[in-house]
Amino acid sequence: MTVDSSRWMWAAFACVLWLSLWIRPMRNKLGIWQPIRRVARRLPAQAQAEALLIGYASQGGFGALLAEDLARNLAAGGYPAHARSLHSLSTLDIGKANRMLFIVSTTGEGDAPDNAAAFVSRVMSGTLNLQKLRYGILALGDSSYANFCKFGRQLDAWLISAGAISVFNRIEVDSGHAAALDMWRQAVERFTDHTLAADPLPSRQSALTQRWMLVRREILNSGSPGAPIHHIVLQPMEPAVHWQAGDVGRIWISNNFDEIATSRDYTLASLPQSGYAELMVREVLRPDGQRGLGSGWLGHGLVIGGELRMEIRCNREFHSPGATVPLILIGNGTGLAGLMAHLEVRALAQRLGQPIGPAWLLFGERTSQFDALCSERLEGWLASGVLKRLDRAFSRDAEASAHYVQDFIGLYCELMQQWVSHGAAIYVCGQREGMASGVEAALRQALGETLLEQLTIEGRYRRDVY
Ligand SMILES: Cc1cc2nc3c(=O)[nH]c(=O)nc-3n(C[C@H](O)[C@H](O)[C@H](O)COP(=O)(O)O)c2cc1C
Repeated sequence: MTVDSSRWMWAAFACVLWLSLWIRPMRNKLGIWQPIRRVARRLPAQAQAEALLIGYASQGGFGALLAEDLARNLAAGGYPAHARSLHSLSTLDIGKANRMLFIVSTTGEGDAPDNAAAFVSRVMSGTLNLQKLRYGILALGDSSYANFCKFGRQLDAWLISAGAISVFNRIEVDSGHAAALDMWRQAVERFTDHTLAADPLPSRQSALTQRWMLVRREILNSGSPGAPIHHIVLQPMEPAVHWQAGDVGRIWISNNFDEIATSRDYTLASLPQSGYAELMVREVLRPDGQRGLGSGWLGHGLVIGGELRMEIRCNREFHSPGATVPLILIGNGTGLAGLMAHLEVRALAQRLGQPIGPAWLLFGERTSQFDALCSERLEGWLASGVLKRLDRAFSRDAEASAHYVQDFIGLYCELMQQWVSHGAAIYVCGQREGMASGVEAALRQALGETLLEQLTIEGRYRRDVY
C-alpha cells in the first residue's frame, strides 16, 4: 500500500465515524427514519411485550370456541394471543395485563357461567386499579331471557369502575347473531391493527347440522307419577361428526309445513362409537294441556323412520376428565343422559382393555317402581366394575333412606371427602332449580366453601344443568 492510498483510507474512515456520530442524534431529533423504525419494530416489540390475553367465560362452549378460534387465528397471522378461561385468571394476571379481550356468556337467570364463578368471587369482588388496561368485551346472550347479557354488562361495569379503558363499546350477541359477530371481528381488527383470516366459524356450524333418522323410541318411566321420559335413538344418515361425553344435540323442530320452526338442546347419552345418538326427552305439558313443541314432536309427532336435523354442540365444560380419574356423578331425571355418556366413556375403555378409575353414581327420581331409569344397564355396569357405587334416591318412596339425591351427600359425607381427597371430579347434570342448587348447598356443607371453590377452579366440579 502506498502512503497516498493509506492517507485516503484514514480520511474516509474519519468521515464515516463523524457522519455516524452526527446522524444518530440528528435523525432522532428530526424524526428521520422514524416510520421505518416503527414498522420494523412493531411486531417483535408486541411479541416481546405481551401476548394478547383473551379471557372467556362460557357455559355451553360457544364462547370458549370463539375465544380459542380467535387466539388461533391471531397467532397464525403472527400476532401472539392466548385464550384463557376466566377461572384460571388471578388478580395478578389481570393487574399485569395491558390489553385484553373478553368473551363471556350469561347463563341461568342472568348468572355468570360456572367457569367464571371463582373470577367473580375472587377477582371481581376486590377493588383493583386497572388504569393501564385497554379492553373490549363480546357479551353472548339470548334476548328471550329476562336478563339479557347480564354477566357481560356486569363485567364491563366492574372493569370501568376499576379504571380500565374500554376501546370499543361492548358488543352484545343475541343467539349467535352473525351481524354482531361481524362487528366484533371488525372491532378486534381495529384493536389489534391486524387483519384476521376468514372466520371459519359459520361454516363449521352449518357443517355440524346433519340429517338423522329416528330408529327407536321408548318410554323409560311408564307408570310414573311424573311426565313421560322418552328414550330417543337416532341414526346418522350421513357420515356422523364426532362428539364427546357432555356434548349436546341441538334438534331443529319441524312444524307440519316442513319449515324449521325452532330448536331444542338435549345432552347426548351415548358416544359416537355406538353408531347412535341417544337422548332422554321429558315430555312437557303446557297449562292448556298441549304438549311442548320439542318434546311433543320427538315423543309423538315424528314417526319411526322419520328424519330430523341435529347439530352437535360442543359443551367442553362438561367433557370427560379422562377415564382413569375417579368420578362422582350426581343428577336427576333426564340429567341421567349426560351422566350415562360419562359412564359410556369408561365402559368403552374397559372393552378396549384400558384402565378405568372408580365411578360413583348418585341419582334421584320419584319412585323406585317406575322411575329407576336404565336400571338394567346401570346394574350391569355395577357388576362389571364400570360403576363402583350406585345410590338412588326416590322422593315418593315412603321407606327411602334419602328422598332427594342431595340427601346422599350429607349421608355419605365422609366417603365423599375420601373420594375427593383421592382426586375425584364431581359432575352434576339435570334440573337447575331444586336439584343442582340443593346439591351445591350440600357439597358446600360436606366439603367446605374453600374446597368446593378450589374444585371449581381446577375443573373438578362441573355442571350441565338446565
Ligand atoms: C340454561 C340457559 C340459561 C341462559 N340464560 C341466559 C340469560 O339469563 N341471559 C342471556 O342473555 N342469555 C342466556 N342464555 C343464552 C346464552 O347466553 C347463549 O346461548 C350463549 O350464546 C351461550 O354461550 P356459551 O355456550 O359460551 O355459554 C342462557 C342459555 C341457557 C342454555
